[in-house]
Amino acid sequence: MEIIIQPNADEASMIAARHVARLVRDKPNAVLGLATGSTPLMMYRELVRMHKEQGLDFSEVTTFNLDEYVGLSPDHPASYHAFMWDNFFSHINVKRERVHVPDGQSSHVPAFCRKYEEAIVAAGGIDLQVLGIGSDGHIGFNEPSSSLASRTRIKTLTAQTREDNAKAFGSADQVPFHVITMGVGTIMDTRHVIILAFGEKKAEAIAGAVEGPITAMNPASILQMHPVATCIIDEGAATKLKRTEYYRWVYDRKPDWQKL
Ligand SMILES: N[C@@H]1[C@@H](O)[C@H](O)[C@@H](COP(=O)(O)O)O[C@@H]1O
Repeated sequence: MEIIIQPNADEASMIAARHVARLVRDKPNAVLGLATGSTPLMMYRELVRMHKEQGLDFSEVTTFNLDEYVGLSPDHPASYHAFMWDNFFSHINVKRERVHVPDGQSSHVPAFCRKYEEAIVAAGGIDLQVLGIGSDGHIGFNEPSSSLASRTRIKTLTAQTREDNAKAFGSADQVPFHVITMGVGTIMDTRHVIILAFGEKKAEAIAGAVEGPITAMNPASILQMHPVATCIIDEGAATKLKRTEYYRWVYDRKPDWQKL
């Protein structure tokens, strides 16, 4: 795993945006795996700017989102559908039919999840997956104890995650108990993973993911087994890492042309 520590979330987000932009320029029909939450917001903002000011073209890009709450309609303001359209899709030229967000209102969830997996394969697989991380180490909505080989399926949220995500709903008891999420195995099949984390609230989860043992109790720790994983964090999220000096030393020696 490459660990890139930046002075702040802003600079970290710019690097992530440049990774996405480079892929889309090199491969106009790239398949992107996308995340919600406050963490990738600045990256989306920068990609929108690149689209508007530099003509970054998303017209052939296909997207798959990680997750969605069960029971929410796409126009519910706290749904991940609404989040993605409000913060990203409406501001770029992606084609609606190439956008995929799990259907929280599916009448047959297992069949829907199977089809979601099939659609990813039919699109050629995900080239670049953007991830945030939950304060308990979850990726997508794969909570601690999730099978590290899991595929897209229904999951139950922990009390902690419902608390963490309460803001969008007004209060924790309004947050649905169930979600549809890509599995850990689905995420591991992607060609490149970028995991972003900002602030001290994420420090524990990042320390476990990067330096801890691989364990289902911190699902992000499986990224240690991913062939191309880039962890881009700010100083706050790096506070519990033990080998920061080493990570900075390696990054400082990276040739400039490889730094984004
Ligand atoms: N399902 C999402 C995750 O994909 C996200 O990484 C996490 C962190 O959210 P935030 O970036 O707001 O801290 O929140 C939710 O649980």
